[in-house]
Amino acid sequence: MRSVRAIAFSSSANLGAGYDILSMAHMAFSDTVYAEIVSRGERKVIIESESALPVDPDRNAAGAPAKAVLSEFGLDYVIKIRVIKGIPFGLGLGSSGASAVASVAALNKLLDLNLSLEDIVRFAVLGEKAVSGSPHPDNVAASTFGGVVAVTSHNPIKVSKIPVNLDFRVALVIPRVNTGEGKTKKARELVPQMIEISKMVENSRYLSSFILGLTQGNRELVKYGLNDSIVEKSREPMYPHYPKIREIALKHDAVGVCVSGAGPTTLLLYDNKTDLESIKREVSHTCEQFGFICQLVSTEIGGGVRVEGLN
Ligand SMILES: Nc1ncnc2c1ncn2[C@@H]1O[C@H](COP(=O)(O)OP(=O)(O)O)[C@@H](O)[C@H]1O
Ligand SMILES: N[C@@H](CCOP(=O)(O)O)C(=O)O
Repeated sequence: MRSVRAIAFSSSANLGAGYDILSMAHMAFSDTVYAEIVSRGERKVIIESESALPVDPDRNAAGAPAKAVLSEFGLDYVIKIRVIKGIPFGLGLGSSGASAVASVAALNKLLDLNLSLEDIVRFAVLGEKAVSGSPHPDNVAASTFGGVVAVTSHNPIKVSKIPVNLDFRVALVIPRVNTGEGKTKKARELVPQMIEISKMVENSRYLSSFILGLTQGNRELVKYGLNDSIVEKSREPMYPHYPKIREIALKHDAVGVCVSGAGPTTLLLYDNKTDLESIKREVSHTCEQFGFICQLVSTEIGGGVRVEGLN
């Protein structure tokens, strides 16, 4: 049987004030999805995974979008989707999003559907909806397109890649904790539904500064722009270590710091002015004080989803 493999990178969503809008793909981790047609005449998606994830297609981020693809194109196939998890889940690394993207991209090639990248995002958000209750498009946009992206429209989905004209590398401070089922769902319930106009203005300043800083290559604007007075703050009870990690990173001249997605991972941008060794040392001490081990992973901005036909 013909089989297709798709590989999608991890991502850090929000990037300060860009809740559900901005995200960055990174090469730190990736998920691989194999898709094959098992038989014809019946419409069904079978999920296989060696990780401790639900294999019910309605509860696996790779399953729900695959079912939607078959349904939209009226295809009566039994499809097997094997999910090889390289991205730890529940840690704010866009793990569910990457599985969803790889699943749709693999089906796109397997079934010759000719989907655009924006179509892949449109289906992949259904994977996010299945696991977190909300079809947020930021992680899936980054894993699909690669680079740093802005989702400029949700319905219809529109994504723009933000040109990055500043030299930096990416580091992730990843607490090795079990955040339990539905971490992002819980984190979204903490976000306030109403905000003061002054907070909205403040966050808009951060968002525009970050995007301008990246495109103009302005380090100070990026640092200032990686801030959020609304969403990050509202979720602080879920990552009480974050303010201290942020303080350490800024003290040692990181280019910028923010919570990665819904946390608890912290995203750091750094360059040759940054004292990464001191950050590593102090951050691991801080994590221990909070009762867990943190892994610091240095990486770079990643590309978009890759698809290979295997036979
Ligand atoms: N293919 C998948 N990859 C990752 N998580 C999945 C997948 N399918 C279902 N899940 C569930 O989704 C949740 C993780 O997603 P989420 O809380 O959004 O965090 P993140 O995407 O940052 O890892 C876990 O509860 C996990 O059981
Ligand atoms: N914009 C979303 C992003 C969630 O990212 P995850 O990697 O933590 O699932 C949010 O902030 O809820």
